[in-house]
Amino acid sequence: MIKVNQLEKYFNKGKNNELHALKGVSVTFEDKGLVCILGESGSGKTTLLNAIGGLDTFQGGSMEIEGITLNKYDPKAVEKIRNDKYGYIFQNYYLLQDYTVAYNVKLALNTFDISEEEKDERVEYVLQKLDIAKYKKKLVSQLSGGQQQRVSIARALVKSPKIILADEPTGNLDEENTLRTMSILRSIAKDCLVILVSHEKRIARFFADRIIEIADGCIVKDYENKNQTAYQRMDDGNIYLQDMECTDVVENDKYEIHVYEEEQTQDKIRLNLAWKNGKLYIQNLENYDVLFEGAEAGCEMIDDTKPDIDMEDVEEFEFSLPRLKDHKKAKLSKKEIWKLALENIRLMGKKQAFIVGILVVAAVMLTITIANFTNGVYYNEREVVSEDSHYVTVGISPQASVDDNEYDKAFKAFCKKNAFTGANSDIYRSNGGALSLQCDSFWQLASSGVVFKKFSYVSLNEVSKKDLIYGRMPQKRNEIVVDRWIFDAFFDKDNSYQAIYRDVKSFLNEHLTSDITGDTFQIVGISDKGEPSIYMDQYTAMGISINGDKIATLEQLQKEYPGQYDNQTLGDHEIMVSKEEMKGYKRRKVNKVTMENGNEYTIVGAFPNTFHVKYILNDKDCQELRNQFILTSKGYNVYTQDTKKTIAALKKAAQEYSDIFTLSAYSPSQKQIAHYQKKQKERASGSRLIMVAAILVSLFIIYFTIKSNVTSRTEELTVYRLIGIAQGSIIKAYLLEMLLITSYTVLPTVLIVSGVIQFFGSIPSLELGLIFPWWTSVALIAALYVLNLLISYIPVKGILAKPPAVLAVKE
Ligand SMILES: Nc1ncnc2c1ncn2[C@@H]1O[C@H](COP(=O)(O)OP(=O)(O)OP(=O)(O)O)[C@@H](O)[C@H]1O
Repeated sequence: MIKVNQLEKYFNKGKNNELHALKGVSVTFEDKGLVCILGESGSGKTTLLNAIGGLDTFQGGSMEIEGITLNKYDPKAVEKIRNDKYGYIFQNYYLLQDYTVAYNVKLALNTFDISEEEKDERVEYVLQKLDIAKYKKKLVSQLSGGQQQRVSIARALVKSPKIILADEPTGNLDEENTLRTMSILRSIAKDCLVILVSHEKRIARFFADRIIEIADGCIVKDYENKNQTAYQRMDDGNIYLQDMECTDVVENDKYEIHVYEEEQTQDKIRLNLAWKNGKLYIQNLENYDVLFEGAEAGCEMIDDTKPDIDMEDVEEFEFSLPRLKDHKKAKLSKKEIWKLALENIRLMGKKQAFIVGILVVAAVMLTITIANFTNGVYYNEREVVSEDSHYVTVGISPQASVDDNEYDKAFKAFCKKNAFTGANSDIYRSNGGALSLQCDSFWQLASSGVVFKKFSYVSLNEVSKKDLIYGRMPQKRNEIVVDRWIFDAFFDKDNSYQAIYRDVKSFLNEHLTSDITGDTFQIVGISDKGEPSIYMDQYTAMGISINGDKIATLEQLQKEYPGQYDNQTLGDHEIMVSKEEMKGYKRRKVNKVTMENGNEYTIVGAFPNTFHVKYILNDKDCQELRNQFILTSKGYNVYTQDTKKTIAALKKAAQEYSDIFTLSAYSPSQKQIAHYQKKQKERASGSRLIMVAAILVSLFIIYFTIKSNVTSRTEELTVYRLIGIAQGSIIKAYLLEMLLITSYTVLPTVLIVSGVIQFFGSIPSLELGLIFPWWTSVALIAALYVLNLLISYIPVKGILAKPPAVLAVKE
């Protein structure tokens, strides 16, 4: 039972074009019968039906539908009522045109918790009853209007609702189908309430049990339709002579002419009749058309009255399907959501090919653009950096018009305070020299010239056992530790050696020779400090850096020849030379060595020629050498744990000498990075505009494709809404659909394109310098998923937020 109480409905309330469409309508509908709301066009019939049917909002009054009271339009509550209680039949059918008849009908059962078999049985039953079972597998679009309306009736009946709402259901049908549809509705009305909206009096008066006449938003008449009139078919175009007036008869022996007129004609009928060769010729002397009855005129002349259709003639329609149990919510189950999404994808057909194509192209464009972008921002550190990140390089330059002496003095004073005192001011770092691999393990490669150039020398003091991944700490002068970075960088550049040096570990115990001193070092340890560094004794590195002299300390000699030099001492400015050299000095009767720094050292001993060094000095003299070198070269390096702090401290210390020199202090590794980035930026600056444009174009393409896909499916969404599927379920199905489409378009495309980029980027000989970190692809994929879902969500939500009646605007 439905009770409508003082219902008010306005369109465009508060605006200039406000329209008061329902003016305090009160009406009650019993549980059974065919009630026809009759009225002229624009009188408010559909508005009333939509309000009752929960398809549109109302502004005043209340309704009670099967015990549920609605004081205002409540989308959630009406969703459930729509689903449980109502079946709808519309003038425009509102069927999913590209889906089969069975699918459309079954859709109405999706929210009900019954088995698939039961659903199929119910669908089969209604289709049989409505005589359309043979079209079950046909697409709705292939059916005629009458057949489509029967499908829509089947959809309304399949859940056996208590109330059927039918808005001009015969509006688009011919007479034959109008009769059929109305007789079905009439038969159904024996067991349930059918509310029919129509403007055709003859339909209302013939089929309805009760007629509610409405005019200008008010009920003007409400009565039982007891004197159901006979129904005259409108499509019967025959001329029934007995319904017309015989106005004249011209009769004599030869002619008998009867003249019938529906309306009196003022014109005179003037014909010439000529009989010749057994045929009658008629000449029309006036302007009217002369037609001969039969096929040509499309009608016959029948000497009878026009036949009426009586209730007994109306086709009986037997229908009995058990009512379905009310459910808690109009939601679809997870399974149904999946089914809906998959079915939608399957049926997208050509349109889907278009969307897939667009998404793939956009994903390719985006991936390439992002790769290009990351290339400018990110870099392969091993390729760009060749300096230990702990180093700060210090240099000075004189102020204009400063005297050389004053300049030297000031720098000396500065160094005394800041450079000579600390243990971490080194002269070495990298001297541009190279180390060649001896390839002892693989003699075949000995002449292949594997040379390491990009590295820093770092004092052994800065590496400890815990930093080693392979080998041990050096014990002798010529033993060194090499960081794995150097080998990784080597493999990056030319992985053909990977067949021989399979991994970093295979470099252990190999020898490296300095091209400056000829000193040969054995790799006894491999560290993993993430630095391009070779760790060796500080004075050995100093020897390479200063002037190519091989310098050693007494301690190193003692370690090399255990027990042999334990009693040997070295005072300040005392030196040891090799036995070979000693011979020369003795021959020349010289016992002093003048080194390149101008200092003189007294020869106090000799060491075996097998200890391949040139001089042995004590620690203090080694340091003096280092200091002198700092002073002459006007620069040095500091190994520090905090480069920023060190740079700031040095600059502050140099302020005292700002009149004489300016000091520059920088991290060489950071400088290399900055330089690389600047170069990349310069390289990319031209293409940046293109990149931004490509990103924007791709995003626009994606946006419009997805949005137009959704909006082109408004009708489909309207159907879901009209049959009462919950908003949330429709949105979920749409999002799932987009999720799936994205998964087989964007996901593989980005992965493949980034894989291709990675692959070409990893071929050193191509020197593309392409970098595409894996997380960039992951971020891009995630961003595209979010974007696609969001673009789908917003329009769907926008469409579904409207009351169904606003979506289902009558054509
Ligand atoms: N969405 C709308 N916005 C503004 N006015 C509307 C809207 N829908 C209907 N109207 C107006 O409300 C009045 C009642 O319309 P309604 O559709 O209920 O009439 P009807 O009796 O069903 O007419 P018809 O038989 O032509 O469909 C009409 O004047 C119509 O122009």
